[in-house]
Amino acid sequence: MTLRGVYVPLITPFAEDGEIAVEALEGLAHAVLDEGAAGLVALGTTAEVAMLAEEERRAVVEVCAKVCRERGVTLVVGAGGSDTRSSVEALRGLKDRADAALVTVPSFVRPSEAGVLAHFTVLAEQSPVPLIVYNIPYRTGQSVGAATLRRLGELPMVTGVKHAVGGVDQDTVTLLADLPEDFAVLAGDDPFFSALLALGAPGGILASAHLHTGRFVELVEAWHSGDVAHARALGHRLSAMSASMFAEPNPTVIKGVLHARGLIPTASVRLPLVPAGQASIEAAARLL
Ligand SMILES: O=C(O)C1=N[C@H](C(=O)O)C[C@H](O)C1
Repeated sequence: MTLRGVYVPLITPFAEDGEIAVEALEGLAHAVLDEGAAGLVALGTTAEVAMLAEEERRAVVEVCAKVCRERGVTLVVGAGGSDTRSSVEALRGLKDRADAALVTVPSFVRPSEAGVLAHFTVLAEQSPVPLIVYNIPYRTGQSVGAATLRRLGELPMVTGVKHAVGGVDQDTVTLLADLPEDFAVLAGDDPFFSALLALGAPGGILASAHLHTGRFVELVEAWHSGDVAHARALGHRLSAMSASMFAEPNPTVIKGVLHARGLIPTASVRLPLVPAGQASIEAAARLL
């Protein structure tokens, strides 16, 4: 599969009674696709997946799958956990329900890079759908260097990496300079999206692209068509906007802004997240 463009990891909107606001979720899904998103990610970190019950996860995937089918776009679903056996089970459940799975490097266990490679080798052998490795050391506690990422990218069922290392480090530059065939490095840290596009990334999975999705799509086109002056200026603006969205734990600020704009019924998040302060929401809204 070819991954290119902007993929939006949807938030999970909640109604006043605390249940999932299904209509609002469907509305958001259509809205970002109307603005040119290449696909949706269901059950990303942004979806507060850790705080959703199993039947709620199923409901979210159903809504996103329906919209993606109707619109003919890619659906990526977050799956997998900290151990290999249960991750295989979760991936098997995605057969005919997703185009690809977003699978986090096992968190908390800190298995070593050799363990990460062995984990994904098993998943790649057993998964019914292509895998996108989610490399986010500041959440997992496990870093994965360019050499291991390259070896992961050589596994036939591994189609890409969502690269979120909190900056543009040496491993990022080394990896993007020498990629395995058919392996996409997608930006996963919104403020560094423009920088990764400049280094050759084909797109990103970006929570802040809930807002101004079309401008993020425009940024991809600008870098890919070589309109460097426009890409640079737009990239700087979007980077500042994205950084403001992460002033408090994701997705609290995004939910605050979406609620203020009347796009979701509440800004509620589930514990242990607490709603963003008004100052963060207003600061982000000012940059939109
Ligand atoms: O859910 C996601 O996918 C994303 N999560 C990141 C995070 O919360 O750390 C942010 C990124 O924009 C997408």
